[in-house]
Amino acid sequence: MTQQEALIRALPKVELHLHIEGTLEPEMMFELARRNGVKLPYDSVEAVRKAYDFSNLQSFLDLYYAGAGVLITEQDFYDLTWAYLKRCQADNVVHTEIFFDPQTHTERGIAFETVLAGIRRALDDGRAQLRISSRLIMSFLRHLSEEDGFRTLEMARPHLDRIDGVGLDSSEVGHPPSKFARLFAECKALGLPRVAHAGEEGPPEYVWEALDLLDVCRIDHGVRALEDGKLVERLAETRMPLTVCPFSNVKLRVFDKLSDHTLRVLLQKGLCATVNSDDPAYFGGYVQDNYLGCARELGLSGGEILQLVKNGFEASWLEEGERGWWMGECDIIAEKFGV
Ligand code: HPA
Ligand SMILES: [Zn+2]
Repeated sequence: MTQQEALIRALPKVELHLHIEGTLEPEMMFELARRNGVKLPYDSVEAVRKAYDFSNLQSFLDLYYAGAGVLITEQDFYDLTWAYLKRCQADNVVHTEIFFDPQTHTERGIAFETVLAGIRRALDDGRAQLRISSRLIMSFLRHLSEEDGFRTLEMARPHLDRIDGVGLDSSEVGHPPSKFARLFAECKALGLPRVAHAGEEGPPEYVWEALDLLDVCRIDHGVRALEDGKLVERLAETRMPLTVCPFSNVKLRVFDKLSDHTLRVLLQKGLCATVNSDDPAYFGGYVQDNYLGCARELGLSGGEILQLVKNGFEASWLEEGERGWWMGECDIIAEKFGV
């Protein structure tokens, strides 16, 4: 094991960009399909894995929404979330802020409460039994209308004590943040922190819109911000976090290969870049795998690894005292590695 690899494994980590529906491993997809009597268009786990050869975001989303069709009962959502939390434990992920997409399920006739109850119960058990803290972010699907988003917010209204913030995901190009300005203003009035996917496939203008029209506190992905010097300055000055997902960017062809990824450039520009897995069951690895892959393919130094991990804590919604405590822990561990 290289020093870099040992450091990554030893450091406590957070994850800030993770779609819980994107943790559905093919094995669980088959198990839930069997349990619920759902017919899958694949005859084996291998056939499913073979289909995970994407040409862009949309080609992935088509499979991702189809896969989610096996999730029916509260226990399904619990089992999905619990399996992810066990993986966090194995990877020394101590805090996670996960997205769920209620519209993916309510559109199929699954009750909002069923989805929320299953995920929430697993997160509560994760805190009690695994000592993993978490936040839950309700993400609106941007290919649907703003009115549909408002209807979803109405479903969520009685449960806002169990939802920590809102996000915006799905097909980016053609669905700019401005489409959801009124919905996000309403979420802000309700006191919900806001994040949005922007600058994954969409242009830097979408990142500006997320900042200025949605008043977000993080940008999900944001890698295309590098095309706009003024935007980079704004992001650096405000330490606006970017939740970067390296494996996702390669699988969805934002970059040809991991060694082409601009993660290090983001750091060099003083941006609060963080490392995340996005949809690990579809993109070939969980958050620690993303760190390990980047360290190997980009030749990250110990100092850069430490910075990325600490950026994650800085960008999290943990209490300020907790953030500081974990960052101190990171420094102590890194020092043992001579970083
Ligand atoms: O990477 C993503 N981008 C947009 N929408 C998504 N929904 C799941 N993953 C993604
Ligand atoms: Zn995402």
